Amino acid sequence: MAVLTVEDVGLSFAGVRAIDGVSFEVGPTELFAVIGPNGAGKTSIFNVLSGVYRPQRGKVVFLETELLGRRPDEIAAMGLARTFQNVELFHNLTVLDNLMLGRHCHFGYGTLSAIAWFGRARRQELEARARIEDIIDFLELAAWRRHPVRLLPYGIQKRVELGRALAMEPRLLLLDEPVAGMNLEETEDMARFVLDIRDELGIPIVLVDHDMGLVMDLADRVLVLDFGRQVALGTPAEVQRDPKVIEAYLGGTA
Ligand SMILES: Nc1ncnc2c1ncn2[C@@H]1O[C@H](COP(=O)(O)OP(=O)(O)OP(=O)(O)O)[C@@H](O)[C@H]1O
Repeated sequence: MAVLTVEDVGLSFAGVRAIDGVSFEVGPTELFAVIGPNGAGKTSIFNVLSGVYRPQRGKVVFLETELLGRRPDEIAAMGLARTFQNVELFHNLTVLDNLMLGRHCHFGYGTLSAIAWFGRARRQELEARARIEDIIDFLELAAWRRHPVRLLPYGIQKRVELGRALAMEPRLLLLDEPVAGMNLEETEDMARFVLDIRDELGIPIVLVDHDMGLVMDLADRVLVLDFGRQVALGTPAEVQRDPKVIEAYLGGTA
């Protein structure tokens, strides 16, 4: 059964159609990619899924619950975590502290209890620490754990951002251009972690990227958009063979 179902979503801004009748499903262990040229509507789709934009038309069901109309924090608490095109971290805080902040949506204690470091707050804090240590090991961040994020190389900052999304214990992960601006080595590292998240942690992923090579290597299925419309949907091999995709996006290089 699908984790996410997007049905005939339509979103316009003052007459500009950002998304025009897009429908797709993401399976429970699927790595699903959305590609398309600038302005195709990729970021708009992510903003709809995470509750930032409210489309005028359509339906989005996440784990059997309708998402449209819910606030971004409610959607995050339901288990839908995202990373951003630009690194969005607390740059003066350490790696450890940034990851701990990713868990705050799981904390169910009040301020007084937290101040007193008592009972439930203490137990949850200890559990959170153990979970964060697992993520630090998984993403090979141990060497940087006490470093302020601003001092880290860009590729490591992106990895910390991924770690913060994992700290939310997501049921679905949205990755917005996870390798944008990375060098080859950083890209290869990130690709390996993305695959490990699907294969070892069993978390389904929706990924948006311009890097056609990366998407074709990693994704189970690919949705191709242009001007907000769905041009093709299928496995990387099917999409690469699709004459509409070749003509419109790959410039005949497929
Ligand atoms: N907040 C907004 N207000 C007005 N127009 C918007 C807004 N967000 C997106 N758009 C428009 O919707 C269309 C799709 O934009 P979107 O950013 O989703 O595309 P994209 O595929 O993510 O592009 P890029 O690869 O450049 O990030 C564009 O025409 C864009 O100008």
